[in-house]
Amino acid sequence: MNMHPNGYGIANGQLNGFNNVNGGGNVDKHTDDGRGIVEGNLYFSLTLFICNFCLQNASSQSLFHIVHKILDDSIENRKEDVPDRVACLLKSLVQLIEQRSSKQVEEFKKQNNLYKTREDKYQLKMGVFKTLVTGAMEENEVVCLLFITKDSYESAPAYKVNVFLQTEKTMVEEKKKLEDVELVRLRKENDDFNLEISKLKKELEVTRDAYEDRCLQLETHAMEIKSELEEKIINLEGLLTDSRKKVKEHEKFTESKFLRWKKKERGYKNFMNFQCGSLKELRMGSESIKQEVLMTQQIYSEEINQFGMKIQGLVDAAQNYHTVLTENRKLYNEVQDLKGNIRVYCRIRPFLKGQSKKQTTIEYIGDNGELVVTNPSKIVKDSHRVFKFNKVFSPAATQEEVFVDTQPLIRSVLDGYNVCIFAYGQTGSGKTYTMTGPNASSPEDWGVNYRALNDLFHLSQIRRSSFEYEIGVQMVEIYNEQVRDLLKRISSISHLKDVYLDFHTLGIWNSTQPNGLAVPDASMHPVTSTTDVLELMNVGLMNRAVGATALNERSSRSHSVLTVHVRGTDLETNAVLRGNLHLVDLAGSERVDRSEATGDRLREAQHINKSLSALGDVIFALAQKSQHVPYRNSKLTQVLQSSLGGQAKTLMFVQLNPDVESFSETISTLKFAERVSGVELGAARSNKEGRGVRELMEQVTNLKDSLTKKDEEIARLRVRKSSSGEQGSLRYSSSSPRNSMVDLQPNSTPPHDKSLNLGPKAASDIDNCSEFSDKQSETGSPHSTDEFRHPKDFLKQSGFVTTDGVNDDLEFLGLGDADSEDRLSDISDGGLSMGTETDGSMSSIVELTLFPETAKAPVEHRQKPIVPSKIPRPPQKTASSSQKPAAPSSQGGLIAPSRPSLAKGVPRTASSMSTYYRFYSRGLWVSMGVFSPSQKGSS
Ligand SMILES: Nc1ncnc2c1ncn2[C@@H]1O[C@H](COP(=O)(O)OP(=O)(O)OP(=O)(O)O)[C@@H](O)[C@H]1O
Repeated sequence: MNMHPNGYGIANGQLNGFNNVNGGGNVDKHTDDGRGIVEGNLYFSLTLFICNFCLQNASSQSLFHIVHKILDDSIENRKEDVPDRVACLLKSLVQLIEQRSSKQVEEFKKQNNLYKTREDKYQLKMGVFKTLVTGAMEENEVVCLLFITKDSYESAPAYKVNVFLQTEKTMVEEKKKLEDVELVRLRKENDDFNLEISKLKKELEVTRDAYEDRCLQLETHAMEIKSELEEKIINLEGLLTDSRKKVKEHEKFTESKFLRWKKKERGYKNFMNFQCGSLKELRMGSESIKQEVLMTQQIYSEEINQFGMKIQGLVDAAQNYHTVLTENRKLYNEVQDLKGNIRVYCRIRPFLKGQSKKQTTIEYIGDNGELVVTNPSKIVKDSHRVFKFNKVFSPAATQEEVFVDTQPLIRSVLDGYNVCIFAYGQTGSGKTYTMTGPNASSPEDWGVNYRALNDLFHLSQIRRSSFEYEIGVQMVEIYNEQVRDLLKRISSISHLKDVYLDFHTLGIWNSTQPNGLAVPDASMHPVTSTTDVLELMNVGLMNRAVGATALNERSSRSHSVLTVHVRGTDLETNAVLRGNLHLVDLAGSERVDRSEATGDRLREAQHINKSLSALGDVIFALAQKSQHVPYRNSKLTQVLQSSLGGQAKTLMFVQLNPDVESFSETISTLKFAERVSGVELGAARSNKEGRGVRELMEQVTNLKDSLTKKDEEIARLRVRKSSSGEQGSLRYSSSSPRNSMVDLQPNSTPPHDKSLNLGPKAASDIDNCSEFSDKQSETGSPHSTDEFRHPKDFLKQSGFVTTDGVNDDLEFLGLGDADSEDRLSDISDGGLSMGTETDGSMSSIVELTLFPETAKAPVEHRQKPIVPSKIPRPPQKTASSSQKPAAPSSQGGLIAPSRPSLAKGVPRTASSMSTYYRFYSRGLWVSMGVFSPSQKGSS
């Protein structure tokens, strides 16, 4: 127990216990259920008793503290309803405080009275002292008077009296002084007391005021709480009444329910009894059924076994069916390959950024190349259009996935096949994306071009132990019906920075060239690694004509053709394989109203659309197997002639824009693609030359050289003849067209010149050709370069033909016959004359420049006079045509370039040959033909 400074003892522990009871609210916890209330009340009474005992001993400050605590708790906990016992406690506390304060007031009053009495006492004492002082003074005077009188009377010595008086006086004065000091002290003490009293009075007043205020507050609060409690009590009473009512109702309800349940129980019992009876019956029944079921099961299991065996048979059949189906598919593909159908892969471009809300026209993409398109903005009956291609790539297809399906085709280039891959579709549909890719620096984005070349290098490396491959690249574009070299004047790849582009138009050479050079004047660049290709193609792409239209920010304004020439030598047999891969990124067809093209763009669009329409015409003619295929109507079809009409493997990527606004373009693109997929090119053939064939080819070259020499001799003789005075009515030149072209340039390099690059000399030959052809196109002549190669025109131009008719040289070429017109129509498209001629001239020039080691100096062969002085006529339509012609006297010799229509002894397939040679070599007659591209079917 601690002692409070005021003297009140506080049972701290008890008081703390009380605090816990009130502050912790443990007592209140049990107020919700009856047991809690009882226990709570008991506990509360006990606590109250202890508390009362404690409170009696507690200081007023502690009491105030308790009151504050209770009030703060109730405020803090936001308890609106203060429990009764807490309110009681509060009340008793307030009463105790009131008692204490009234006691204190009384005590203060008592003290005040005490001080007042003391003051009065001191006042009295002071009066007494004053009276005493006055009396003493008077007494002194009296004594003095008495002494004087006594002196006079008793005649006592005066000085003695005086001394005595003086002493007395001093004593009295001293006493007076002491009394004065005492008076002053008492007064001071009185003042101090007064001061203290006034202080105490003030303090008392302040305390009283505070206490009264506090009391007032507490009273007000207590009143409020009381009124609240009263309200709550009223509410609770109301609630209690309600709950009592409800309890009564519930009791009634429960009673009625109970009765009902009783009834039901009885019913259920009856029912259970009944059920038990039936269960017994059922058990008996089920026993009999079980037995029946067992019997049936046995029967079924036997039947199921039989079914199983049958199903097994069916499964086997189904498996076989799958195998057969796979085989069928394989066979179908093989048939397709044999027929040479153009493969068509369809790729759908995803919506670009910001187009996510657009509606798509693509409804279904099947695994086997089915594609269903519809116009979601115009849903009408039968609005779904179904197409089927070799493969359809969804918008989610990656560049890698697209390439994987293309790879086998590309790889066949290394086996000596000619392959053409071209992308077709409206502008902005993703042709460049598929062929080149959006970003050359990231291999994942690489398009077919980069991947194809990369793959070719990779494969050539794998095969390096058995094959030696050389790869060369050309890149041209057809811009506004002009063929331009995109890699012109790159002397070596390491000097790419010095690229200077000279966009002069190139001529298109005969597309039946065995080396596949459609544009031989375009620069050829040997490449040995992917890096070389990347650098070259970057230059090519930079030089390509692109422009912004409303439909594509970087719209290709030209058709680009990347040609990869591959030459492989079998290290074991020395056989040579030649394959060409044309990778064509066509410019997109566009509706000028949508692309908003004007000025240059409009002119470009017109050219693009015109050339694509020409491509459509060619495809249509090929699909219809027409006699005449209009390749010459555009430069594009001339360049692609060998891939569309030859024995190449051709793949077309049909690019689609899924946007509903492009629906009509999508439909026309798909229709075009459908038609393309129906075009049969004939079985692809590998350009494989065995040693024998190569030797024969060399012999042919030698023979041609000898012929040339002979021609020159004849020319010389004729010149001499004419100079000797003989009037020649004809302008005559004995040189062949080949020579005439080569001779256009005085410094032309002979065909056997060994230079790897298209150096100034070798190039000059080719340039001459291109210049020659350029002249035609540049002067705005309506005839294309090929038209110039129409044999008759060409020969007339070059002075081969007299106005009178056909001379011997023409006979030699087999063009002077009656049905030549017939053939010329073929030739005009097939490019016969040039094809034949360039076999030994232009093609070999280009070939020599690309693959220099093949160039063999024909000097030693030239020494041999192998050409007969008189060239025999081609076999006539007689029975003897089948007879073996007489062998020439020489070791080998060219007998005749035979015309198919005349060569009756020649097998049927030879009719597809534009020119047909027979010559004698090593005791054998060898037939050799050059095929016209317009002819289909295999030899
Ligand atoms: N498969 C694809 N995935 C993502 N974006 C693509 C895809 N195909 C095309 N694109 C994007 O579509 C836009 C147009 O593509 P691209 O330039 O290849 O079309 P195009 O058919 O070559 O057009 P044009 O004929 O006008 O040259 C480009 O921004 C391209 O990145």
